Amino acid sequence: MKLSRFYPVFDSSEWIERLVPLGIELVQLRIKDCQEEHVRAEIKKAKALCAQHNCTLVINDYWQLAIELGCEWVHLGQEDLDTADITKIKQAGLKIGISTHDDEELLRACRLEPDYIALGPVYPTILKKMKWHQQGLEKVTEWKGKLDQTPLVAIGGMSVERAEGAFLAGADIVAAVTDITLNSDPEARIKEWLNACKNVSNEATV
Ligand SMILES: Cc1ncc(COP(=O)(O)OP(=O)(O)O)c(N)n1
Ligand SMILES: Cc1nc(C(=O)O)sc1CCOP(=O)(O)O
Ligand SMILES: [Mg+2]
Repeated sequence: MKLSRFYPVFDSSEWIERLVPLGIELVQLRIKDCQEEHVRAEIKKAKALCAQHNCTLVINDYWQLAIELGCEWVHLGQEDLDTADITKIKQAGLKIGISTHDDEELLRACRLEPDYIALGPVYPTILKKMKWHQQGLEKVTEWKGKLDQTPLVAIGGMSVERAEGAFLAGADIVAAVTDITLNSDPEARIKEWLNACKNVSNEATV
């Protein structure tokens, strides 16, 4: 399976409906602090939209709903791992992405044999409060050296302008939120992202 180099993360199906048709091939639905019924409805909408546009959908956090609704991917953070049933997720055929921020977390993630590993925040992020300030591109290179075949996602403060540096440092995929959602012209920004990522040689293989 091939994964796109560009991995936008959105907090609603509305963003997916608006931007995925522009050519996004990999997207995450990351909904926080909402009732489960709302999240269920949002996943259903996102799933239909992504199927229509041949885009791989990753569900953040809500692994039970992802199984229930027949999704193909989940993203789990370290806190999510405390309660997630990895065996059940894998038996249901879902692929798994895991966040990491330090060596201990990387070791824990690798033991679970995920389908990608994310490292962040590569640059400072304004999206959420984190105890890690910024990892830097050196850490991206270090992580890439520690991973064998597992694709590496760079996240946190990523922008079109910073993407090339992250790829050169060893990232297989670059994920971004506010560079798109806070842009005055999100559609134009997506086109810039797609352009910046299209010349990166071959796609990450999962
Ligand atoms: C691609 C990607 N990387 C990291 C995260 C962060 O996941 P997590 O640590 O569980 O934090 P929340 O996103 O749940 O706040 C992610 N979602 N996607
Ligand atoms: C959701 C998330 N997880 C991170 C991590 O380091 O695990 S950084 C991050 C926020 C990414 O948003 P932006 O592109 O706006 O900085
Ligand atoms: Mg999480």
